[in-house]
Amino acid sequence: MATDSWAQAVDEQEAAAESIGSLQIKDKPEENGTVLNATNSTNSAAKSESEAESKPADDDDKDDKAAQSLLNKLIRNNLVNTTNQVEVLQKDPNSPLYSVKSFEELRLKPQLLQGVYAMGFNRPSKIQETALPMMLAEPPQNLIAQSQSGTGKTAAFVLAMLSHVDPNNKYPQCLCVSPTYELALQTGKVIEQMGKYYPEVKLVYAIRGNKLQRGMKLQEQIVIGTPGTMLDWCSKFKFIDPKKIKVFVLDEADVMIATQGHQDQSIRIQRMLPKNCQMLLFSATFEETVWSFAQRIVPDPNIIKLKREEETLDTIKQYFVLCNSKEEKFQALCNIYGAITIAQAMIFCHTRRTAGWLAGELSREGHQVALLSGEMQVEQRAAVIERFRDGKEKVLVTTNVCARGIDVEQVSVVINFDLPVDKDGNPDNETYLHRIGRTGRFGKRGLAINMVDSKMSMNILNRIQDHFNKKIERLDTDDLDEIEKIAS
Ligand SMILES: Nc1ncnc2c1ncn2[C@@H]1O[C@H](COP(=O)(O)OP(=O)(O)OP(=O)(O)O)[C@@H](O)[C@H]1O
Repeated sequence: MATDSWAQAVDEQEAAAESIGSLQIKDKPEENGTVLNATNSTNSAAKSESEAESKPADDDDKDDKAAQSLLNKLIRNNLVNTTNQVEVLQKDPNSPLYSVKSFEELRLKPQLLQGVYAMGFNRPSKIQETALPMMLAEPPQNLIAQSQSGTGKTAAFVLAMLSHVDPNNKYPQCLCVSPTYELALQTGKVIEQMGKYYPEVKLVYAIRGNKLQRGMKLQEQIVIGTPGTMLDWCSKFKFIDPKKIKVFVLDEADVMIATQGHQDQSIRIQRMLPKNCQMLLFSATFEETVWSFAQRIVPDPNIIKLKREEETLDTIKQYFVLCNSKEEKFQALCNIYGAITIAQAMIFCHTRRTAGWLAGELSREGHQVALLSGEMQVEQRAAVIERFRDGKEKVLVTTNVCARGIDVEQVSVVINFDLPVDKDGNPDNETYLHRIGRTGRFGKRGLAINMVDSKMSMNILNRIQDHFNKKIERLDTDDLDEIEKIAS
């Protein structure tokens, strides 16, 4: 993502210097011969393996995207709300467009309806309202769907897969490809949850560490895995008969195309499938590369798009503080904390080193601080974010790379200990907006404090101010009365 390239570059440099891998995807899968299925797979068994296929060690961008996506999944426990309408482009514009307001209307198998309700879903999400009737239609319809993470895509295609399989047929009928082993596992978990009352349907993971006996034929109805192994299982080893596949799902297309090889492997799998196989593709974003890939994978598609909720600075009070060094910035921060009550704050630093230093200083001052740092594994990051969300820590210090995509709703104070700049040192307006912006419809008020420590950063601040055409007021942190006023 271009907007975070500065922070990523910084993190990469640091990682290289320290020889600490900042990557979150574990490196080598262990060899083991078990088939994990919906009824017997356990987390720990599955976690002992890892996906390393077709992954150049230096492909940080892809790892970063995959890690970010995994992080989002790990920390999300409900739907992202949206007031935007879905945009639908039908293959046959004359056929009536169905959308449903309840799961009952979909005439699901009772076991699946029970599974859906057991997951706490009361009604379809915005994207599911339109996507589900399309995916469950007879004859099957192809679909390309784009909406941001957390809007219910995974749940939708899992329900479609579970609806289409015939448990009496003991062979694979649905293939689902994901960019990494960890992401495949997350989807597998959703299949297990939703299929809880439908135990006849079995699931197997097509991942590198999962070695099967030559000549065997899979009996599980759903296969979920990464493209390389899936392709091998279909062609080289023939564990799967691709001609019997009814549904092909390609998840996280935008993450997928960031990995060399995955695109070709996915296309090669797709070519082996029968003409009437339903093709479904999902993506959080839709830049040109994703779009052209999507069109190669999904012929004659229906297309559903859901716009992101826009962030706005309208309800944010923005200030800047003038300092000369990072120590002065820290002192200013202490003054602010001394004058106003801050329930929870997020503090952004440019480098991991500064973040580490600041977290140390703040905890010496007696603050309960959480630190998100580049060398942490995704699971560790998710744990830190969850503790912060639960209010166990009051301050979260982070670099931008780590915090990308995190939405901690209760945080009303954001401090830019360093201003966001891109690789060339220009203001990174998008990141600025993303750090402090709120989705307007909640009308939530927020406070943003920017630390300025040089002529250069003053210049950055002015340009950010001009870009958004919103005044950023000066705050004198030596004046207690003045600080108190900003909280009112
Ligand atoms: N209809 C629904 N009602 C309530 N919760 C739902 C519904 N559909 C999905 N969810 C929940 O919302 C969260 C996001 O859903 P889901 O994972 O399907 O979204 P996604 O668009 O695939 O995002 P991601 O790619 O990040 O997983 C999950 O916790 C899921 O259990």
